[in-house]
Amino acid sequence: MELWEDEQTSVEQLSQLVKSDPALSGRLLRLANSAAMGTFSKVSSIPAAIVKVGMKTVGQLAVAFSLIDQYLDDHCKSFDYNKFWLQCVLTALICRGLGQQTALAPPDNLFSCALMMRIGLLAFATIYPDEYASLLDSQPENLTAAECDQFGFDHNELSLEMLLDFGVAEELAGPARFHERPEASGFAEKSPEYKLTQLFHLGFRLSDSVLRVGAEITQKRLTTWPQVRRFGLTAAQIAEVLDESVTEWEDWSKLLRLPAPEGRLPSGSPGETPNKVELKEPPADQSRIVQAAIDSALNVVLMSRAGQQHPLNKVFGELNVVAWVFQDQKEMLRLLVEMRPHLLIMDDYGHDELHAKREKLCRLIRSTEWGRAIYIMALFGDNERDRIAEAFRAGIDAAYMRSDLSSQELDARLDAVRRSADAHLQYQKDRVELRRIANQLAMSQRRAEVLSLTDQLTGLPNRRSALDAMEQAWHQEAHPERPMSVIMIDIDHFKRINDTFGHAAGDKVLVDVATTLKLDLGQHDSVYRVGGEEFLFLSTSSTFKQLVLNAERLRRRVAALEMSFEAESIKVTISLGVAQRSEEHARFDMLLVHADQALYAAKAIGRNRINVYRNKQIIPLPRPGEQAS
Ligand SMILES: Nc1nc2c(ncn2[C@@H]2O[C@H](COP(=O)(O)OP(=O)(O)OP(=O)(O)O)[C@@H](O)[C@H]2O)c(=O)[nH]1
Repeated sequence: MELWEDEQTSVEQLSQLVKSDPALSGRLLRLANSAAMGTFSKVSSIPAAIVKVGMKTVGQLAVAFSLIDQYLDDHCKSFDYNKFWLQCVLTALICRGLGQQTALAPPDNLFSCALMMRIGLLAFATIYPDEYASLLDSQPENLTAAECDQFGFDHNELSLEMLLDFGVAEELAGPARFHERPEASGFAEKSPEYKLTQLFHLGFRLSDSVLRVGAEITQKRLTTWPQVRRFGLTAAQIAEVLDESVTEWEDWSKLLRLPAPEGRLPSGSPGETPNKVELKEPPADQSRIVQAAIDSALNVVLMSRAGQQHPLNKVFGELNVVAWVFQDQKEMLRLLVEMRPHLLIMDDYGHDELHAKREKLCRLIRSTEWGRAIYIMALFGDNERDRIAEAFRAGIDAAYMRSDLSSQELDARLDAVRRSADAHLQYQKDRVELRRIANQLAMSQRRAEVLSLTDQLTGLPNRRSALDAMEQAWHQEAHPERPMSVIMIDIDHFKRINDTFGHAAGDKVLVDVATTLKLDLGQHDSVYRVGGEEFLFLSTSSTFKQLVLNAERLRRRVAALEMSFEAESIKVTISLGVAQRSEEHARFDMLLVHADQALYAAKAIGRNRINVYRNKQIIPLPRPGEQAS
């Protein structure tokens, strides 16, 4: 707020402040990328977002949201909010540092994406405080699996949705989604996405180790980390990034007012004793004032040139009300945000030299969400009467002539302030509850959507999802040699499996086959369960040769599967029909029809085979070792 008010504040200073809050950063990016902001080009960095949105709006957004969020945290008893924020900031700083060393993406964009890439955790804790607390208390071995069971999706999926919603570019958000388990990403090794996933993963692992009590990250130790070896920088370079990031982190933690965690820094050279991370608390006097303000029943801030000597201060003492008296407007402003007093008394409101400043301050307070809750009284000297109307327009609630004030009257006025404060508190509570309910509804709806698009047995996306994906891919421009293609896959003689081993065994076979089909999926490939024992492999960027090789790989893998059910060993094979988009396909469903025709021809000639639809012909592919017909 202070930065915002200061006309000298630079975009850089403001972006430093905004970056300290993942939720605010997200909102700012969303605003910058919203339709209301016009242009089509997306912004992914905080400084660019500030320039686009304008410093004034950012200031309002910052103050309003940071305070609203105060109401929303702390609900989930088992969620460590401090650790969450600390880790978000440290990860973001490390990722930015790694970005500076590698030029994989603009460092500021890496910062904002990494800052928010775990925001799904916060969303779960905020929207399902009790359910999520029980889930965390049960200490599940696999948190993401437990989240999926309970909510239908996990925090990484949720973070991805939120990042995309905030307008973070998919090229960054996609890799960030796999920062916990890069091996699950399926990105081709050496691809830019793969490298970014490794960067986010390394940032996350490093911050995690720093935050873990007693974790010592020496440069020597870093050389043993597989993530470090894989990343392509030397351990010394990474130790340097980490060192700088942790130092900067101390400044960030001051902005966030977070308590210092127990942690350790990397040392500059092998064998050195690592430094201790020391995060400084806010100055003692400041935290004391804020705490006292929170504890007090009615918080009053009095701003006056007279300072402690102001006659009202004595009256407040008699009325047993704690009042904080400030002479300096800037100093008062700094604490106002944290104290959120019920009553602000601005003395000397009509004073010739002060009145423009008082008015500006009043408008500033009123433009924020929290500032609307403060009851503002303005005191005027007898010759300042003509400024009262303007003061009301700027947002004051009551005006008094200084000469009229008596302690009885002030006492009665304080009752009015109390009533107004109570009403506002109730309004805030209701509003927070409404937001929670609205968020819960949105999440339930999203969960229902996810469920309706997922096959419950195998966890694969279902037929509806396949059709959606095909339709979307159909309208995207593709590389002329890598058009969209499909492989229809059907388990051979599946009915026999059910009949011989029972339905449960059949289910297990379906799950095992699905798992096999999902293995090593390329970045542009996906697999769906589209019928009982039918699957669809969709590729949006394969050459014809790659497609056929993929089909053969799938056929071979399934045939080699060693499955067992209650001590019975089960073997299955699949038949496959391949079709690639060409000029003869006017609609995407025609591609499916052709793949289906090829599949059924493969069944007809003996199963465990691949047939290809090409140029209006169905061509059987020989199995390795067979002669082409
Ligand atoms: N266990 C189990 N069986 C299913 C499921 N969905 C469909 N099925 C069974 O899958 C079988 C499909 O049989 P068919 O369509 O006759 O085909 P098939 O036996 O695989 O023979 P071909 O396709 O000609 O090789 C039916 O018996 C269905 O009951 C399921 O979710 N679980």
